[in-house]
Amino acid sequence: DDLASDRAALLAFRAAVFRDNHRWNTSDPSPCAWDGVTCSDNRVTELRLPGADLFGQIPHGTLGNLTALTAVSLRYNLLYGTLQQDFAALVNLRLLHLQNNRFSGEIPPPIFALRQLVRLNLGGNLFHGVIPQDFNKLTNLYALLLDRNRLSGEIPDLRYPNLFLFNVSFNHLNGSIPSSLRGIPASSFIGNSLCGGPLAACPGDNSNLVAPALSPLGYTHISNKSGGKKKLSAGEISGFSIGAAVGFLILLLLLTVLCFRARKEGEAKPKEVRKLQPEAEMALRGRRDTPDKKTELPSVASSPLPVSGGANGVGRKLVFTGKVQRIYDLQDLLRASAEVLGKGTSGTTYKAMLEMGMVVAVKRLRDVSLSEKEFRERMDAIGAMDHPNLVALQAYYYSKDEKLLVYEVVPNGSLSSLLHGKHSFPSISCLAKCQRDGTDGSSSSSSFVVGNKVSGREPLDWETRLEIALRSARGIEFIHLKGSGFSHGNIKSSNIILTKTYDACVSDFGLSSLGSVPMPDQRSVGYRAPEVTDVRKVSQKADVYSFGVLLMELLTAKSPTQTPHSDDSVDLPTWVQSVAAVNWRTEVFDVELLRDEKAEEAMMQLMQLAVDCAALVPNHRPSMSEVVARIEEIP
Ligand SMILES: Nc1ncnc2c1ncn2[C@@H]1O[C@H](COP(=O)(O)OP(=O)(O)OP(=O)(O)O)[C@@H](O)[C@H]1O
Repeated sequence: DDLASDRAALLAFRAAVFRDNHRWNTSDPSPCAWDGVTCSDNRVTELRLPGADLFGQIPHGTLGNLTALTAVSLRYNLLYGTLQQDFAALVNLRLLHLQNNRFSGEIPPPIFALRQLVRLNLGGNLFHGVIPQDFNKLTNLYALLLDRNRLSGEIPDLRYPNLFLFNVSFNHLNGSIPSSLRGIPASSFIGNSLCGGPLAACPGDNSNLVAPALSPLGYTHISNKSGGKKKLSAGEISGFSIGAAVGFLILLLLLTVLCFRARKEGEAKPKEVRKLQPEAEMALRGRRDTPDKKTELPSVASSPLPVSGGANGVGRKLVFTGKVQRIYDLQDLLRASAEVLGKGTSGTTYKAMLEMGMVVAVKRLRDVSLSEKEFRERMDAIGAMDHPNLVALQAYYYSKDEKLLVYEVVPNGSLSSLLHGKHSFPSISCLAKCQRDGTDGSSSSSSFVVGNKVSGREPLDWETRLEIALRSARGIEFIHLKGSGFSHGNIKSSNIILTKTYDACVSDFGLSSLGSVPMPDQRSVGYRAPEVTDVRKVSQKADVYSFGVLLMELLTAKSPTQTPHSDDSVDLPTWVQSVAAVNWRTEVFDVELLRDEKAEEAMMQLMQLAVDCAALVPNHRPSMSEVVARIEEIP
């Protein structure tokens, strides 16, 4: 299908570049001929080759006809020369990252034809000449980075409604910073002979604004939105610390009991492999023999899953969504053997092995209060969401008594099990104890810290974590860009599922508002934005908060899950900020990350973003597009 061929084409293109450590220099044949991916191939939508050891000039005709490209990232290579005129044909391009190469000459005019651009990074090259007024043609820009070049002259009056990242530091610029850019931090202008705005006043000018203060974590980022972030005072921070310490002591007791109980449960629960057939058959026949007990996991015995009575499902079919071909049908699902992957807020998920050899994930929904029409509309909309970082809904089944969703299976488990081990849901309330006795607070024995070693879980280095953060953010951004009414509603680490190569895919979007009553789920609480009182009323800003918590989880390897039945446990954002005030490095980050000293600054940048996302006031949180951009800027 189209999607498969699109991705195959892109992969082939990438494989061609990497094959035999292929070097892109001018004497090579044009990459257009490689592996059958032709110059005019309009299926490739993204070309991302950061640090791919490419050098030389980009030959004319190499990229210009790949007109479906929306993103080109060639950062950290050794490309030189300029961008050829054919670049102007990439009219769909939204992201262009060429930083840290050896491009030279004046800012290439073809760039100003790329009117869809939202992020442009030309930093760390050898561009010279003035910053052209033509930049004002790129009205959609919200990130413009020209730092570390040889640009000279004055900064023109640049007016962008959405700009939040701007940097011209370390060039040869002079003169006064235009009023339109005066809210931007001084660090974005240093290394020039500039004055005004956040820098020292120009001679005879008294109208300077005060430069923004450093954020609690020591980093700044640009926001032209009104209302700055609230900074914690020293008193507030020490208050947090004392509160956290008292909280820890109380929670320590609870945790010991919980850890003990959870370990016992973990030992007692056997793996379940069974046929899907009984319950699905019953759904088809409309049997009504057992009361609804769907909130319990099915037992290992071969008794059918209890299905509430109701309408007859005979004749109803699987409805395939999006671009997915009808390659199996309900009968195939009925014959499949299934294994329980887990039980969540909206239902139980099974991995179903079809007889034809295909494996799918089947989610059996409970408590759907939407009408059939509403349900179908919702599923059709979810099925139409087509992005490499979203778990694709392949098909759904609707009858009065049974609602099934069939997803592609993402094979490498969830981020939650990767960070915390399969059955462990450690509470941050365990942290005080854990850091003392050398465990990470996991309620299972699957993950623990001894000295500086983490054992019992997959190693997860900094690069992989950053990549997971970026790809998850892109998946969520895609949902948000569908419109202001679109949000995920349940972002947490068990809903980030990984492929064998650790590509992150976001699952379960759009399911939080299917039921008539909000589902209490302790595992979602730690991610929920403070303003959310009804989980069915989701918002994009609440998603951003949850994503901030997820980033903190990724960096600390602490679960945001609060201790059940405890009202005074400390949430992860509060803990991070309070402990950060005392000792950042050693107390906050996962010990596994601390081994990578080179990445420390980058880790701090990601943590700063996490803190910004978890701002208490929704309007102070960045948009997901800003989040993606800021992660992409992290070296
Ligand atoms: N398509 C899939 N491929 C592989 N694993 C999946 C897939 N969908 C879900 N899972 C895994 O199955 C388990 C149960 O998922 P499920 O969505 O039912 O619950 P949850 O994510 O824990 O909670 P919630 O329902 O609130 O999202 C989770 O560990 C999840 O990572």
